[in-house]
Amino acid sequence: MRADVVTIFPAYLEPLRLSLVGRAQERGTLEVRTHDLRAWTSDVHRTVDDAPYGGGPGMVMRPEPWDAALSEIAASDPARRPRVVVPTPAGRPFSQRHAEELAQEPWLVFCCGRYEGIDARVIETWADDEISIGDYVLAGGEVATLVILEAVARLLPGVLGNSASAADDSFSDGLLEAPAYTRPQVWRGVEVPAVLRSGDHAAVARWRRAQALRRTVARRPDLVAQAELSDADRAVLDA
Ligand SMILES: Nc1cc(-c2ccc3cc[nH]c3c2)n[nH]1
Repeated sequence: MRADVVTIFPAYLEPLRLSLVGRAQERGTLEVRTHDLRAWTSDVHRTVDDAPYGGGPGMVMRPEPWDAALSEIAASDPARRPRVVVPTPAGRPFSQRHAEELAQEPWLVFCCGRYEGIDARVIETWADDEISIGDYVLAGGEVATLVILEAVARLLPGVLGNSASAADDSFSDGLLEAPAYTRPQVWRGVEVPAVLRSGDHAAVARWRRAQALRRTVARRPDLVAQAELSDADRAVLDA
């Protein structure tokens, strides 16, 4: 996968060189290209914003630099058309399903807005996806892009080691993950649940499923309504 990120703060994307996403780049599974939007300005002040029509606080990002940037990036591989993603509070709520969908794409381009956002005509012309990572307001799209790219990168082939698997993720089966434990067996007087030390893999699986169900009912009843529950699941919830 190729991922281009357009931003006025390229340094914000440096964390993509670290850890899991960094290793995916070293392996060639993911290629991240970061671009400074100001490279597509033409005035001495490298202006990317202007006052909003209709008044109101703050500034809006001008369309010309964005159109020039996206045109040049899209033209860099004429045989393909990238899926253009714009993080915004007004977007479709991001989810694991959405991450799985984006992980199938060969080429993503992220447009990181700042100020009060990007001129609506750029979004109309170029955006394939407007994505919200939550109902709170950030100062720009860079952090949202880091979130989305990490969630997508870990789903790419070979990125998660053999010991981990996206199939075991929270939300992969529609429920929250069960609690996890490691050594020591007793810590601050609290013992690891005996079933997890039993060596009975079927019993461990049943326990984890029951824990995931109870945790999801308690914290995210909205997910329970969407999940595919077995008769055994319903027995757990009715207990
Ligand atoms: N889910 C979410 C996205 C954002 C976001 C995205 C882009 C910009 C540009 C200026 N402010 C922004 C905020 N906040 N919260």
